Amino acid sequence: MHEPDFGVAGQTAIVTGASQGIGRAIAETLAASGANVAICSRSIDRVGPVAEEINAAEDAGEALAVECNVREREQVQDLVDRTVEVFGDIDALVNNAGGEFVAPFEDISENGWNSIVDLNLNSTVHCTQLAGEVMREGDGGVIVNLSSVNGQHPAPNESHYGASKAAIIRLTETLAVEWADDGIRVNCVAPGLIQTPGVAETLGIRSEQMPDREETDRRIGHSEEIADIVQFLLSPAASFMNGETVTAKGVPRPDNSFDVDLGLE
Ligand SMILES: CCCCCCCCCCC/C=C/C(=O)SCCNC(=O)CCNC(=O)[C@H](O)C(C)(C)COP(=O)(O)OP(=O)(O)OC[C@H]1O[C@@H](n2cnc3c(N)ncnc32)[C@H](O)[C@@H]1OP(=O)(O)O
Ligand SMILES: NC(=O)C1=CN([C@@H]2O[C@H](COP(=O)(O)OP(=O)(O)OC[C@H]3O[C@@H](n4cnc5c(N)ncnc54)[C@H](OP(=O)(O)O)[C@@H]3O)[C@@H](O)[C@H]2O)C=CC1
Repeated sequence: MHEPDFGVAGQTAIVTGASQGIGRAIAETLAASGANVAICSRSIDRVGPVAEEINAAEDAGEALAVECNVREREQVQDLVDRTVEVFGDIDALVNNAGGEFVAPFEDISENGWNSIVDLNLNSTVHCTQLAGEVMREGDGGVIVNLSSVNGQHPAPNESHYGASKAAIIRLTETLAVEWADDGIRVNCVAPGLIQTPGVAETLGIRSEQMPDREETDRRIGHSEEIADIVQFLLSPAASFMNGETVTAKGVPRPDNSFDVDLGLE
């Protein structure tokens, strides 16, 4: 009888942007399943406690916290070097760090546009090239990129974000082809609206407005629901998936409304 293998135990995974939100849930999920995780954010004061919590858990993998702004290539190189130094190799990379501000296209300055493309797309390039080098020189690996439904469909006031997230999908597809012979799979997740501190800050959605996980069918998603998909994509169960984008957006209404007041204008 065939038993599916959804496990990641023993893998070493880099997860960027893991001090909160989806990245934190991914790191905690992978570690709880026995993976060692190298996690980063721009502040060791914010990502350090996440590593401490993981390291305090029994039967979990180990965590290494690194202060790293993924927009800075030299800092990404340091993250990669420290991961190899501590854990010996890199099996998986989750390009999660990302963000946006909401503004009409005509109001986005050159610097504003570049900051979002830098944060979402160029950071993914830095991490993928530098961690990918280790994977290609070794036994290969698995990469999961965080796109967004806004990279698949247009949304007003998100031109910079949508363009950067659409580019991540095409980068995923291209690398899946280019690096297939190096034993590297590259896939993507495109979440719909997920309850995170970043969304609260950007869209003004307060956590107390959110329904519980199973309260409604037209709800906002939870970070753990994205983390579960990432673990699947990293696991042997997804061994025949390469260059794909998995969309996770629940059951949206035609007008994109939810069973919660988003408190937006
Ligand atoms: C509503 C219902 C919809 C339902 C459909 C669901 C679809 C799913 C939608 C999912 C959307 C979620 C997306 C996410 O990514 S969630 C994670 C969000 N987290 C964050 O975005 C973090 C919060 N944001 C930030 O930390 C920063 O804004 C950011 C990192 C994005 C930029 O930081 P940076 O340090 O680079 O920025 P600066 O402050 O130095 O500014 C750089 C230039 O950008 C200009 N700027 C900044 N904010 C704005 C703004 N609000 N409007 C216009 N321009 C802005 C800033 O002025 C600088 O440019 P100049 O130098 O020219 O002034
Ligand atoms: N939440 C949502 O509805 C959706 C989110 N996504 C994508 O999922 C990913 C995670 O989103 P979410 O959890 O909501 O975001 P949050 O804003 O809640 O968290 C972002 C994380 O990234 C870190 N981070 C931000 N900038 C950098 C940087 N330059 N270098 C390193 N780390 C950084 C932050 O840590 P610190 O501040 O400590 O540096 C934080 O840990 C993003 O790519 C986002 O675009 C996609 C679709 C929907």
